[in-house]
Amino acid sequence: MAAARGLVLSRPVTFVTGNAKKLEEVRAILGNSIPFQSLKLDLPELQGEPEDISKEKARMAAVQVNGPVLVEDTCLCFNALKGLPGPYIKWFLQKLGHEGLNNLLMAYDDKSAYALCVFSFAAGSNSEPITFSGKTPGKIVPPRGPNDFGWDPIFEPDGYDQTYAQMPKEEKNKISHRSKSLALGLGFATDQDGGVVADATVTRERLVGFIRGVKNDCCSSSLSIRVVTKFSHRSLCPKNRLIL
Ligand SMILES: O=P(O)(O)OP(=O)(O)OP(=O)(O)OC[C@H]1O[C@@H](n2cnc3c(O)ncnc32)[C@H](O)[C@@H]1O
Ligand SMILES: [Mg+2]
Repeated sequence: MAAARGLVLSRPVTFVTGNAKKLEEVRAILGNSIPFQSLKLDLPELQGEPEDISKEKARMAAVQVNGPVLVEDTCLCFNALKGLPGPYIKWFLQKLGHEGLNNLLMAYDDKSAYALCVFSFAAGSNSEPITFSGKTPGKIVPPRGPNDFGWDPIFEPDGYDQTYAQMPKEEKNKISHRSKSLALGLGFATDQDGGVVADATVTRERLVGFIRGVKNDCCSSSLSIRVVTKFSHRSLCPKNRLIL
């Protein structure tokens, strides 16, 4: 087993979300490369900046789970509206629907938008969460394709003539805000004693092109976690919780 360096996780990571479709995508993106369990919980959400909302979700999730957690918050941001609805997209979608979201942009020529996904990882209930953001630019269009996941039918990513909803799932997962955030932020790997699926190769390969900064290997006898971020070592380690 690799020598234990840095953070020791006593339990496997739990991805906490109330959204089954997010979970489905995260499972598809990570495949067998990263072991995690999931918990269906609809966490209360603050108002504010996406990163703060995501971090606060992670803090609350870590308290409820009493262990390491991963959460994410997704935004749909219209450039003509200076980033709104942003983190409030869930409520806008619920109240206005796809047509209403299109109508919000009626007065503007600029239909451009971006999908933003902010993952937060908290090692435990007393840990400061780390966030990772992924963004996919595109535009808002009248709905096309199956209506089975949120605003997918009205978001057409740049470089494609299909909406997210029309694209095969594998294609969406290759370019989505969610996969970019995961690729930028986190790779988990089991150690030899973990007893869980241990194939970190795919994740490492996927990450290689994105890595800009620090790599931390954090191991315990039951699980090792590799945290790779674009942030500096110092910004990741306010209390030396993650040590190289
Ligand atoms: O429990 P959590 O993880 O918070 O799940 P949620 O459904 O409440 O999700 P958010 O708070 O992040 O709100 C984002 C809204 O955008 C929707 N959404 C999230 N990811 C999406 C994606 O990739 N494509 C389309 N819609 C998406 C989602 O259904 C929500 O309506
Ligand atoms: Mg939510």
